[in-house]
Amino acid sequence: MTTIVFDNIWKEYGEHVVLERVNLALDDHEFLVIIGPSGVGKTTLLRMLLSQEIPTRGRILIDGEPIAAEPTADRGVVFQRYSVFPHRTVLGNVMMGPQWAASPILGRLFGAARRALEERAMALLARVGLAEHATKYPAQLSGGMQQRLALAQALIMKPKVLLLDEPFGALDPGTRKSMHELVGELWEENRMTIVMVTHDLPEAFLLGTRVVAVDRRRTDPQAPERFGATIVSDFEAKCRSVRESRLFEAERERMRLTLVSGYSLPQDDALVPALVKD
Ligand SMILES: Nc1ncnc2c1ncn2[C@@H]1O[C@H](COP(=O)(O)OP(=O)(O)OP(=O)(O)O)[C@@H](O)[C@H]1O
Repeated sequence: MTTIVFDNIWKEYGEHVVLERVNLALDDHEFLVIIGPSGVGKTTLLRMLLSQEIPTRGRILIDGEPIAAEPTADRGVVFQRYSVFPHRTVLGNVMMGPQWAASPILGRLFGAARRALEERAMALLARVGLAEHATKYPAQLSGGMQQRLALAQALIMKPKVLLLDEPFGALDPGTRKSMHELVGELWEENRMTIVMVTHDLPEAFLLGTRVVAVDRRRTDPQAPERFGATIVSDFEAKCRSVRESRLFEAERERMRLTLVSGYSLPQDDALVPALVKD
């Protein structure tokens, strides 16, 4: 279970008010998407959720408790620019986080512990479609494959909250579509909460269970840095209707396949998320 609360959050850098009065309560297993103009403070919101920035005012609560002061393994992140380590193999990249967590001085595990971790990392690489590239180095991978690796790297730490900062921004449309499917499926399978920043509106409504727009409500032409941005629209109901219509489409497809194949397909269970993504 993971709930997140932004309770009257402000973020200022000196005289520059970036965010003001941000209030938001997220339910467990939400997929929140943050949209808004460039420079408005979207990444700053993510960085506060990672404890890389501290709010100037207000509180962030995770599961009712004040957020940890330092970044912790239960909050993973994937950035637009690949955050993988170039001098490590694909498998080495995925194993690195758990190795440092278990062995902070050497950053290495040995024997059975290492084999168990390797098995888990290989299973995850298979899940993101990179098993046969395990011994390659990141430079030998395409952009989409590097983002799959970055996802595996984050997921091996079993985060309760996964933060995605424009993770598909640098990908071509075909690769982006397959990443949407993968992220949607991983979100369902891992029951985590995802908070994603994007500039792509269709992507926001395709993936989000909730989409919030961040912008300035007021501006002072004489002092543009005087007022900060806040949540100006919350499209929770719209997301629900989009998802419900996709579920309706999935159900219609299920009926069609049943008629065509002559077999009865399972009801609204594991099959539906796969169909919903189409
Ligand atoms: N460490 C910092 N010191 C001073 N100002 C900062 C710092 N970090 C961010 N800012 C300012 O905060 C504002 C919001 O930046 P942020 O990166 O959160 O915007 P964004 O909405 O994510 O932008 P984009 O969509 O272009 O990525 C910007 O004006 C930026 O210059």
